[in-house]
Amino acid sequence: MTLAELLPSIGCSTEPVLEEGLWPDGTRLDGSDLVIGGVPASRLAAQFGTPCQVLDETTVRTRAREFLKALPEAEVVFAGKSLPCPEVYRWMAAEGLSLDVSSAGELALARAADFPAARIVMHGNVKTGEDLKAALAYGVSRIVVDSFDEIAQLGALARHGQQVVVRVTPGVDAHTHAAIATGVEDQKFGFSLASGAALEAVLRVVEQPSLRLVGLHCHIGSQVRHVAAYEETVRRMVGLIAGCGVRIEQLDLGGGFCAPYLPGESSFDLAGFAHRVRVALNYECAVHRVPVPRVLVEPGRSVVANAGVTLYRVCAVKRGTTRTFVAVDGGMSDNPRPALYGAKYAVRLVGRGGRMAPVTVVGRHCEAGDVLASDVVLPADVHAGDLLAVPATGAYHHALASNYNQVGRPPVVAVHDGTARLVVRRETEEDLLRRYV
Ligand SMILES: Cc1ncc(COP(=O)(O)O)c(C=O)c1O
Ligand SMILES: N[C@@H](CCCC[NH3+])C(=O)O
Repeated sequence: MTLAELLPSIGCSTEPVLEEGLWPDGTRLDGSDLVIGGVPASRLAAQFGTPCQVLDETTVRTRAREFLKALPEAEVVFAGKSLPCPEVYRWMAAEGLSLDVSSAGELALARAADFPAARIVMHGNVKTGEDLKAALAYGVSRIVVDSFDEIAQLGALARHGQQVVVRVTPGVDAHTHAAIATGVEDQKFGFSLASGAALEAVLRVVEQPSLRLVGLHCHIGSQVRHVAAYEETVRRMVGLIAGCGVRIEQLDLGGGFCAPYLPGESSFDLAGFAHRVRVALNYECAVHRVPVPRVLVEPGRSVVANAGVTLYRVCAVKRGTTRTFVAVDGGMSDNPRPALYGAKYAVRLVGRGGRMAPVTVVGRHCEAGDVLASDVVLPADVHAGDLLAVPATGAYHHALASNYNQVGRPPVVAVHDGTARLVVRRETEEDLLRRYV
């Protein structure tokens, strides 16, 4: 196979065109510069430094609206863990979405954004006493319980009929990476449907005078491509609703809707999902003679992933024995996803084109596995000082970032209609030193 034949399959195109679906809406090339949200990447890098996580507000809001439009009868709950940031939570509140938080820390961000408590759902397979107390103090409308211990603890702490949802493990394989497959048996999340634990959990909640059961929840995994997995989930969950003999007002189907990371990958079939889930739900409820519950969905990745672009500066180029390593000023501290899930990314050099050659883009951290993108193509003369842009970095990047090697986490810069503003500032050495006693 020639390199030209190989190039489309290894992460980047040789053509001066942008890979469809990967970049924020409206991203365009201006000469060889990349314009995101109306702001040239070269200007963003000069103003905010690198690495820098750029987030296009219009794309985030558009994806949020697409969910509301596709599922007008549902409550759309943004999975706050995918991009924990008060400014993003404000956009979601303004668009009419609800918010899921998984800790007192995420709830603190929601509070900072004045997110209405009536639209907050708290999750987490472990909620400490502090998490539960913070949720009760803010008055979050629903707490999703995930263990018998938690039901007892929440029952003792709560007052005034706290609304509760029971997390169920439906036993559905979503065909995604094992680390993010949460619908199958034999993992830490939820109460197993097959073993009868889910039914037992429903009954335990009902027994607690301070709790009011309003719904059932399930989340089969993340980066899920197949709508059929959700259809099967609906069938199983309605079976449980029918079998438990308790009125269930809400059925939360979780999130997990996939986003494209590489050229040629498609977005989640939202219209297909909405239609097939609606049909399955109405049919199953009719068969079992139970009222149709209100559906909730909890998208995270599919709302923010493709709104984000990370900018890196090339620091060194090393010609290895079989590969060329392009080393940048970030790495697994701002993107551990390749190391965690074998995630693949496309990369584009900003400011220049030319004859392309395969390279491996690596980070600055003390691990051989600190690889951001293997076997991508960049101009053959890539050199120190070049600017690289990596699309599809809006979800679980800021959220998963660490301080490995005492490297400060990058800023998040929101772009919108030609303007750029900091929504998370860069972490400084001073920030890092402040924790040491
Ligand atoms: C309970 C729950 N809801 C929603 C989500 C959001 O998932 P995604 O970002 O894949 O849509 C997650 C994360 O997987 C989750 O654990
Ligand atoms: N952190 C995962 C997603 C986890 C989903 C949360 N339950 C990722 O980056 O793909």
